[in-house]
Amino acid sequence: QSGHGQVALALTEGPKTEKTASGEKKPALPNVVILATGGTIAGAAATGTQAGYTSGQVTIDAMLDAVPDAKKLANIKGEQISNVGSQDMSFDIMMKLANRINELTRSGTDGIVITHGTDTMEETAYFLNLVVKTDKPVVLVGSMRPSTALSADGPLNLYDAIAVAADPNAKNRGVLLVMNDWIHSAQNLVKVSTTSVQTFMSPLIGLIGTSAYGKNNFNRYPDRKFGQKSEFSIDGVKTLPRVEIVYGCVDMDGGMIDAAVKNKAKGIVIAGVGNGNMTKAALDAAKRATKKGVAVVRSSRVATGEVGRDVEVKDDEYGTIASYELNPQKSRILLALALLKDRKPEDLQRIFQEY
Ligand SMILES: NC(=O)CC[C@H](N)C(=O)O
Repeated sequence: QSGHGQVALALTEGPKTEKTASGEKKPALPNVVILATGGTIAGAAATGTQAGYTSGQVTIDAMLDAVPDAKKLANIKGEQISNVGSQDMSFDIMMKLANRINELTRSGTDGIVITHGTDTMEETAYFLNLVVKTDKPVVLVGSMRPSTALSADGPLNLYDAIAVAADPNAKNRGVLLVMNDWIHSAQNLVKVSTTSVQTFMSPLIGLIGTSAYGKNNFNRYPDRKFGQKSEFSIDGVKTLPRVEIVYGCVDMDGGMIDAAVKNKAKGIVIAGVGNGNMTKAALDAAKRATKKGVAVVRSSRVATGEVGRDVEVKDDEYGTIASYELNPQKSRILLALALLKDRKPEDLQRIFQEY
């Protein structure tokens, strides 16, 4: 086969087809793999109306039994990666997920769905966005009500997530999260409610699109680097560098920052007040940290808006890095991946402007 022939094939590639028993052609269903990790979507309680429940009780097969129509959207296979509440999600499980997604998307899988608890979905979504090397759809989904609740939200969320993972229009949009009709980008999503089914928002830039009973509408592509354009990789990586988050507040001293350095943190993210601000005492502690080669990123405890370089804090003087769009928990993920290599503050600042 000449290279030219392959280009022509790529340009004329239409939907895949398969022959039915009577010999006519019909579009072949996409192959979607569901990687289950636990969370409320797999949670169970003794009754339909009680607030208390246990995450990660239900297997992927039982979850799929609740959405029989999903079989019309895709050929679906399930794999259980873990079964934890996402408060117990770990870098180990995240790396296992990423490696498995890279393997599956290199072969015949057209899309991936990950069932996951919502508490730390921001972190897993953003991590995968940076280290998964595919343009195929990778979609996280969860629920706020356990599978046994009245009006459980898991089944429809799962149905919509499968519809997005099976949709070629979802390609090249980075890692996505589908819940409550909305399609979010890993870059922008934040969890905003401890209990409401409308817990995910994309306040800074807006939604990637919507999905209503599996009918998808896409509005935009992410504007930052991800996936195949990302410089980060976990090939051969066993552990990530220690990065701590220190929460900013009134009359803060530098004790927690000093403690993080003493505890061998390679990086510290400050959830600063306002535009990544902090007390003079905390800034002095930040300077002590950067002088020792510990990377210090200024993020914000405020829900929306960017943290810019040199706004009130003179970053050059303190050796600090501005997080721009990233909240503290996503900044920690980016910083941990960036610190897999030795980097100067200038390079880290570039990274926080590009990702
Ligand atoms: N709604 C949820 O998924 C949150 C519950 C649970 N703590 C989890 O993150 O797995």
